[in-house]
Amino acid sequence: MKVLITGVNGLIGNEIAKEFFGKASFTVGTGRGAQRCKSLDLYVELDLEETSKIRSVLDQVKPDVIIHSGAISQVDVCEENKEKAFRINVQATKEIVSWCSDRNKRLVFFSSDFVYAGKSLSYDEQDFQSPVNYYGYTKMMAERCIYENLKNFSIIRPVLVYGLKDSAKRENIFSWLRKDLSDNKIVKIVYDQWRKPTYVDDVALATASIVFGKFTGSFNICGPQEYSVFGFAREIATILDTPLANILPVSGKDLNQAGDRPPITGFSCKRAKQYFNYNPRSLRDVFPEILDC
Ligand SMILES: NC(=O)C1=CN([C@@H]2O[C@H](COP(=O)(O)OP(=O)(O)OC[C@H]3O[C@@H](n4cnc5c(N)ncnc54)[C@H](OP(=O)(O)O)[C@@H]3O)[C@@H](O)[C@H]2O)C=CC1
Ligand SMILES: Cc1cn([C@H]2C[C@H](O)[C@@H](COP(=O)(O)OP(=O)(O)O[C@H]3O[C@@H](C)C(=O)[C@@H](O)[C@H]3O)O2)c(=O)[nH]c1=O
Repeated sequence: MKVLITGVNGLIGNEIAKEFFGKASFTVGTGRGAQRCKSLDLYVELDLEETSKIRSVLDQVKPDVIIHSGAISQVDVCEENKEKAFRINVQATKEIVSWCSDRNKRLVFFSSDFVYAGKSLSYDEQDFQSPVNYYGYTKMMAERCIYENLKNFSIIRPVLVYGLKDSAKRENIFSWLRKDLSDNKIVKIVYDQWRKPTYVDDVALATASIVFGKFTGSFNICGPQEYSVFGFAREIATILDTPLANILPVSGKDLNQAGDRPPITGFSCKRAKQYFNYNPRSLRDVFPEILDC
């Protein structure tokens, strides 16, 4: 099976490449600019904003499965650059969907918990979508295009993914907190947003189970433990043995972020557990391996 992973230099894409490299018969990654992910048989530069080039790259590579992780994942960037965000997060996905539909190829798409309004820690896959920011809207629009045009697809919605910043440019809550707390800096962390943070390796493992198991439809996946983000930061500080006093509680409004955040998001992961025995690890379970690197 030839797998093509878009956004392969990013946090999730890079981890997925590590999972597939050597297991798939051929693992291809695409990204913007130079290759940073090392676990690939082939890297092809592909700027998703140049939507007219997408089909020719896919015709050249001829993948059996496309794992579409590439997107503007910064919520505030999407809020402040709506046209660019639509082009990359929706229009590019439409091009990929059309290519998959013409050739009956399989698509695995990364959506987000941010398609939901943010009132529950146990959203299931059929729950009503009502995004509170433009990033979430682009994910909902991309999902709609997939549902309307494909049968052979899987949609994966993770929550607040964290892990070591291997090749990713974008920080994640663990990477920047570990750095700032270890540098004894004061950080302001929201006490009014609740999440079930997801370890990036568990996202990669779930993706492999879905692809190799040929499971279709949507899968809400997240970590096993619910936290206020403030509580999650305090757990990281406790394990790092850095001063808890360096973490100041603030409200989401105090962060003055361009995009609203859904207050409470999380999943029961019932479908993922049923289909491929999804068994995510907690922060404490994974800390030794994260710290080791
Ligand atoms: N992280 C999280 O908490 C969650 C992420 N997701 C989704 O999962 C996917 C992966 O997220 P994550 O790995 O965390 O995010 P990253 O930002 O780390 O990775 C996204 C990748 O997409 C690439 N990209 C952005 N714009 C373009 C473009 N125009 N052309 C080509 N590539 C582009 C980025 O390139 P570059 O490396 O050059 O910046 C980056 O490598 C995204 O679709 C995101 O929306 C869903 C839920 C939670
Ligand atoms: C930068 C910052 C963030 N936070 C909180 C806000 C939020 O709850 C959490 C993460 O903030 P960020 O702005 O990094 O990420 P945010 O955009 O909130 O996270 C989202 O990313 C996209 C890709 C998704 O799809 C979502 O699932 C989710 O993970 O940390 C603070 O409390 N203090 C800070 O200084």
